Amino acid sequence: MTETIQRKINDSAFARWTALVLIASTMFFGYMFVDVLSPLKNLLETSRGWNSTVFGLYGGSEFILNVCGFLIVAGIILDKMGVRFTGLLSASLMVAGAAVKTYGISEYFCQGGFGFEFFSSFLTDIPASAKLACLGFMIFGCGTEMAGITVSKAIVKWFTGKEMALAMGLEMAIARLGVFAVFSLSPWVAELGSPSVVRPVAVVGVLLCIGLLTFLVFTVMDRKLDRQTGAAAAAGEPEEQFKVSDLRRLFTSGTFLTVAALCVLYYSAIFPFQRFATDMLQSNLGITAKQASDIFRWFPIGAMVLTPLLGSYLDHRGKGATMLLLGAILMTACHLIFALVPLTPLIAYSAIILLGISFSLVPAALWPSVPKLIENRLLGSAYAVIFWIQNIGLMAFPIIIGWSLNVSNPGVAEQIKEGVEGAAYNYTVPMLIFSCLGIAAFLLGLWLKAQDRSKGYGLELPNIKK
Ligand SMILES: NCCCC[C@H](NC(=O)[C@@H](N)CC(=O)O)C(=O)O
Repeated sequence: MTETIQRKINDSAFARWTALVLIASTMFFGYMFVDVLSPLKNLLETSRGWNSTVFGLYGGSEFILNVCGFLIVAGIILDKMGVRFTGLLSASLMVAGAAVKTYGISEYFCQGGFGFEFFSSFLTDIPASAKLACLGFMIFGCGTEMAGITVSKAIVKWFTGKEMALAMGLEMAIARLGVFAVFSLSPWVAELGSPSVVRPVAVVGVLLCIGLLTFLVFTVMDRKLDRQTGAAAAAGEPEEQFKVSDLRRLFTSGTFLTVAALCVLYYSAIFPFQRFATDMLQSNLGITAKQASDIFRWFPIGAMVLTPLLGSYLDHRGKGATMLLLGAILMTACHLIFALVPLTPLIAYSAIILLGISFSLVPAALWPSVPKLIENRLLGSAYAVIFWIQNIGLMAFPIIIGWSLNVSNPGVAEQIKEGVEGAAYNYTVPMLIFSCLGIAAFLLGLWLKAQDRSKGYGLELPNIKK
């Protein structure tokens, strides 16, 4: 019998890297929107009356619906419906959530526009603008997290046996560029004309629509790949279908749960920190939001440069578990510096660079390790469960940090609102909380490395077999 081996679209390097750029663009705009208000905490306090607790609540709101179960459903949808449907759904949710958030902080709404009365009628300590912005951010959060797992599964689909970790690293690098862009643009756009928090949110909201379009183009390429692999399956490679009951497998795998726990500890000290970092630098160094943002924006750039390089290292040389450990050590060192060392711009830049290196090591090693632990048909759900566990931390820690900042700085929020000169927060307690997360992540990393050595999961092995 003669066997014909059909060349698939992802066998073309040009096609698979084009596919990567298309899906990474969706994440690029998504990450821009996630942090569009992060450099504007001070302006939100003075123009919308949000204090640190409200700002923390807003930061955590992105993850509320996901933690309430949406992400698990998203994983099931992904494994049942595939990357095209799930990606388009998630990009549409991002756009819808962004529209609600923009309306929530708009002048029109805040001056008594449609719905203002209702949003002012409950939880009266929280401004109506914050409540509606949180609702929008919750919807957006469903979209962006669903897109995150979809993109991971899409990369595994297009790059298995090829440069998978490099591709994941590049996708994250493009997303980090989005964070750099928004930390550079947001304070600048806010200050064009009379200072406004609405302008940057509206601009990035429009960019999200471009992200939806790039994903649409990707679906055309992905359909072609499916047609080709469908032919391959018919030629003798049937795939076992995903069953919801398989989810039990994930929740009973010790090593998988250890990776998920490490993920929640590590990321809870990164993304929530990112929300407060501008204000922390502004308070510690006595500089403006724009200057603080200009320092902090180098954090995603460090991560952007190194993540693909480390991804490529992992593809060819391995050492994933060691990279996780190193990343946790560097992150702890950075947070301890911010907590305990009197800050100068030089020390701030050095600590930010350390954090950037750490934020390359862990993501570059963590996400490509999941396919080593879990088989492909469960992969969407596996990423969803990790994201779900991670989202619990991402939801809780901005709230904990905002609250701890308020409690450890009595009266400061009022002084800032009244415009008292020199009024600033002391960030020691929040930074110590972040450091403790780093120490716990390091201990789990040690445990994971020992498990890998005794059970042979291959976390230290390269992805590309020679
Ligand atoms: N497809 C990329 C894998 C995840 C990357 C990771 N993002 C997350 O963990 C998100 N759940 C966090 C978020 O959206 O806030 C990252 O390193 O960016």
